[in-house]
Amino acid sequence: MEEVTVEMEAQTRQSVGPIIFKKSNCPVTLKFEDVVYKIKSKTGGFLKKSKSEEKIILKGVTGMVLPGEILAMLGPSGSGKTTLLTALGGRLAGHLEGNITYNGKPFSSTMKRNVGFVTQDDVLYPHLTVTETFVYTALLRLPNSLSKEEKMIITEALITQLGLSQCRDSIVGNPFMGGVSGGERKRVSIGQEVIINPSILLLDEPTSGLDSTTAQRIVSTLWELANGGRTIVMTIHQPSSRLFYMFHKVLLLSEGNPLYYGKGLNAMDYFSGIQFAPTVAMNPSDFLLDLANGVSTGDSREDQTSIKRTLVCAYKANLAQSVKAELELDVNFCEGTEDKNVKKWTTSWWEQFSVLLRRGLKERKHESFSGLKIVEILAVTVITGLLWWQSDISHLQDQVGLLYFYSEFWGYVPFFNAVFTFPQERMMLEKELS
Ligand SMILES: Nc1ncnc2c1ncn2[C@@H]1O[C@H](COP(=O)(O)OP(=O)(O)OP(=O)(O)O)[C@@H](O)[C@H]1O
Repeated sequence: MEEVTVEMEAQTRQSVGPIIFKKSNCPVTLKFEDVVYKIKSKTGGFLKKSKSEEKIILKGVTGMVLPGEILAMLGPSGSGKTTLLTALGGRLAGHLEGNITYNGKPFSSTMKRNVGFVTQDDVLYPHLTVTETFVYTALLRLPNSLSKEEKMIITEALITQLGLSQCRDSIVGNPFMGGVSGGERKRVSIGQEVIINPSILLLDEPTSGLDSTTAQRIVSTLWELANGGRTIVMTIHQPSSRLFYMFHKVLLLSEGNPLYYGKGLNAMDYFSGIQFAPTVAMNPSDFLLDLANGVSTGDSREDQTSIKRTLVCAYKANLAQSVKAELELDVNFCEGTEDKNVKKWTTSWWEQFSVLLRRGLKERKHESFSGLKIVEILAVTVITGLLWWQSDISHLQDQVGLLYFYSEFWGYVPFFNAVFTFPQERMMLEKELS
């Protein structure tokens, strides 16, 4: 256990400084073979008798991503992209069939440390600045053998590398209070995962809701991270053609079925080869999404179900074999990813407590010391004070009543404030625990 921790620390130490994002600590080859995921869903309402139905979300998906590659998963909404991504990140609850390996080994606690997962929704504290967000993440997630100065150097390097220098002192914000832009927020979320220098980076729609230039900037950052020997998998809805050709591999899903897996460059040729060529010049990802929805020529009379079925059969006939053959290729795995019993947390309980306390105070002070709260407290104090203003000793019972009111008021106000923080903190807790 000691050995692994020391090894990880040494690797992190080596990579301190601006070169931190140039090289992955231990490149990982990710393979997934015949991944099938089923869930049992209940149908029926309040009055109807509920029936349990089995739903197959992933229907035998296969692929491989090498270090230095970006795999983009495309498909219409509900096609199973997020489910597959979650499975690859070792976070999918329930029964999963098929094989997912990381350098030939199943998911393990060591690998968990090596995987960065960027969720679709950015879970960030709105009142912290970009720098503060990274500093607290560094203090929490980097091993405590690194000094505070070293952690700060890593933070600085991260901010520069992600192109966030101009907004380093801006608050992250949220839709109600402004803050950094959507693209910058996404880069902050990516940075929080990249800070531990993961070998695998999984991103759920990192470009959704962003204009094509900002999306391009984010994919360029991912491209640079991949060049450092990282394995990157992302889901994406409708990339521009410029982005589409930046991906090393593309996986097209439709209702859990793979329709295409391979180089983005070859996708159009493949579909033309099976008689599905676009009638007009169009963005390849738009065309692929149309196909995944069962739309080929745009004619309203075409049978979408049969088009999807044809494409699934074509995949099985033309690509399935070669994709599986690719998995057999021998890849030189990096040493050091053995499943040893590594410590769950990189920092001690006390360090975590003190960082979380400082972060909590910084985030919450805006709420607790907001003008509205202060006015509310002052108003209650003044009004109740005035009610008993100059009351004499004959009104002792009233004065006792006032004291009782004050003690209740000052007891309940902080109590309710504390209770209401739990739902707000839950998302952050889930993110940081996973
Ligand atoms: N726990 C669950 N219970 C019921 N249905 C589920 C569950 N998880 C996923 N699904 C269903 O599986 C299908 C695939 O979901 P998934 O989130 O993977 O799709 P997606 O391709 O990522 O969609 P989007 O692009 O909209 O995020 C959807 O129809 C979804 O409703």
